[in-house]
Amino acid sequence: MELDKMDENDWKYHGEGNKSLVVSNHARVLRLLKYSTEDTTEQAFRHIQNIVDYSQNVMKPLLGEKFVHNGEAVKLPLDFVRQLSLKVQQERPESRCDKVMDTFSGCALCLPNLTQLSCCCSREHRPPLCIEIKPKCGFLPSSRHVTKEIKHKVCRFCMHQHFKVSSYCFGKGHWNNLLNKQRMSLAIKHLIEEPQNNFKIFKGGECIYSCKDDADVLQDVDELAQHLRPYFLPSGSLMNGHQSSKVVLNELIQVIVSALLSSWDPRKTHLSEGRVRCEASLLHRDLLRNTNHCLPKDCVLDKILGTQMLDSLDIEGLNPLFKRVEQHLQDFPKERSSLQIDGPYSQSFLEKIQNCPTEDDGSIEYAVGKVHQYRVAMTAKDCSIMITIATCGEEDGLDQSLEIQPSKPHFTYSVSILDLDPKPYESIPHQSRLDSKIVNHYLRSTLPNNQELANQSVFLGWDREGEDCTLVFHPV
Ligand SMILES: O=P(O)(O)O[C@@H]1[C@@H](OP(=O)(O)O)[C@H](OP(=O)(O)O)[C@H](O)[C@H](OP(=O)(O)O)[C@H]1OP(=O)(O)O
Ligand SMILES: Nc1ncnc2c1ncn2[C@@H]1O[C@H](COP(=O)(O)OP(=O)(O)OP(=O)(O)O)[C@@H](O)[C@H]1O
Repeated sequence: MELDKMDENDWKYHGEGNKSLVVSNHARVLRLLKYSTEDTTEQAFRHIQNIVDYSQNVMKPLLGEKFVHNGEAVKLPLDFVRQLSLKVQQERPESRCDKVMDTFSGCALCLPNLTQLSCCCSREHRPPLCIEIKPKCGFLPSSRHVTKEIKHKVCRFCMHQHFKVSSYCFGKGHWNNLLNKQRMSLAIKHLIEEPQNNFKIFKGGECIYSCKDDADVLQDVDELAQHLRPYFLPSGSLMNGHQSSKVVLNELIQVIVSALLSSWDPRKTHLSEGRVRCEASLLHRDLLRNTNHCLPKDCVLDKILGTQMLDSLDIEGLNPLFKRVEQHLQDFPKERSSLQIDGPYSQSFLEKIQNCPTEDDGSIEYAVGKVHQYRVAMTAKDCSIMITIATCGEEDGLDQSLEIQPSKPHFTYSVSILDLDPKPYESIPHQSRLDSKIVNHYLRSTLPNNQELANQSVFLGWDREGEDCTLVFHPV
């Protein structure tokens, strides 16, 4: 990419979240942050470089080399950024327009366009399909610091949804709690039927299925099936419209499940029986009771879950340690940098996480290690997964090929994790207050009567080495 020859006409609006707006060309995306214009260019560049360092040195070792693309901080011509901002404005969903993209610093994060496959081998030249899912966290905490019994019964995610409904900020569906292929498939089926803001599907890099707020995006499952038909049905198929829609959607679901559970070593599978589950997941209680729970080791879900579980103390156990760090920083302000409170996100930051004592020995090292672990877990609880697939012939000899059934076409695929930004140290007191509000609200208003919300949810969950966990696929 020649930075001095950037032309806004080569880039198009791709999507956005709370913190950033993304534009794409075929091979790359530029992720431009939405944040304070008070920052100087140097601060803005540092901020983006921090994101790159954090992805590369902290999240990549934890989540796996093959899933994480850290990207590169770039400095773009200001004129290009301003023109780009004008160009994309009309494409932005209204709900995101309360924030503006940074047009002052010219700094951005350049990443591979994960909706495309870098080695697209498809002989039939069908554009790749990409499915994006945001897995949230809903495992029940086992920390002895938890004071409210309800937190051992209902996951924080479910309680948060109740809180959001009451705060009028709930506009999206969600799915949580995942066990085995059968339940995962069922959950994905529900997601497709009612996408709300749960997931997105891209074809050839274009978003073709998403939440209502995204303009020009399909809402009709049959239309989606039309898009998918060439990938999953032989060209001469005589099946009628409705039948073929069902078949192609089922095939899509199988591909998604296979990619999510794919592991380098299929022999390594966690098999265990569950103990306690989120009580809000009423929808599939019978299914939960009657299934074996397995999650292949090293699959993307296992990696994300393992990182989410670095939040081992719960915010209730973490908050006193945060206060210990604050007190220490007041007494020894110069230690802020050696303790790496605001980074740099280097190898030694990761070591502080990995070498944190297992028991509280009263040290500042323990407190800082736990605070860093909590922040990393928060990042893993807010990331997204992108599964990109393309059809290929058996003769293509790919490293990663998904075989649904031997007679069906093979797919080559890649699985990536995105949105791996550091969560601010300063947000911990807010998280603590929010936790109390969420739990109190749930106890006050919804316990006797929470059937309705629970029924809207699709719960997916699993166990990991005997621990009861839930991973929640949530709005993207
Ligand atoms: O708090 P949550 O669980 O609702 O997560 C927020 C996300 O909401 P979601 O529930 O995924 O729709 C929220 O996503 P949306 O704006 O809803 O797309 C952000 O990702 C937010 O992170 P940040 O403050 O931008 O760093 C997320 O906040 P934190 O991860 O900082 O808590
Ligand atoms: N490397 C990429 N390749 C393709 N699409 C991407 C890439 N990075 C981001 N996107 C798209 O842009 C959207 C917004 O990006 P991202 O999730 O990083 O924003 P965010 O503001 O950090 O989100 P959040 O609201 O979770 O904080 C994503 O949902 C995804 O569809």
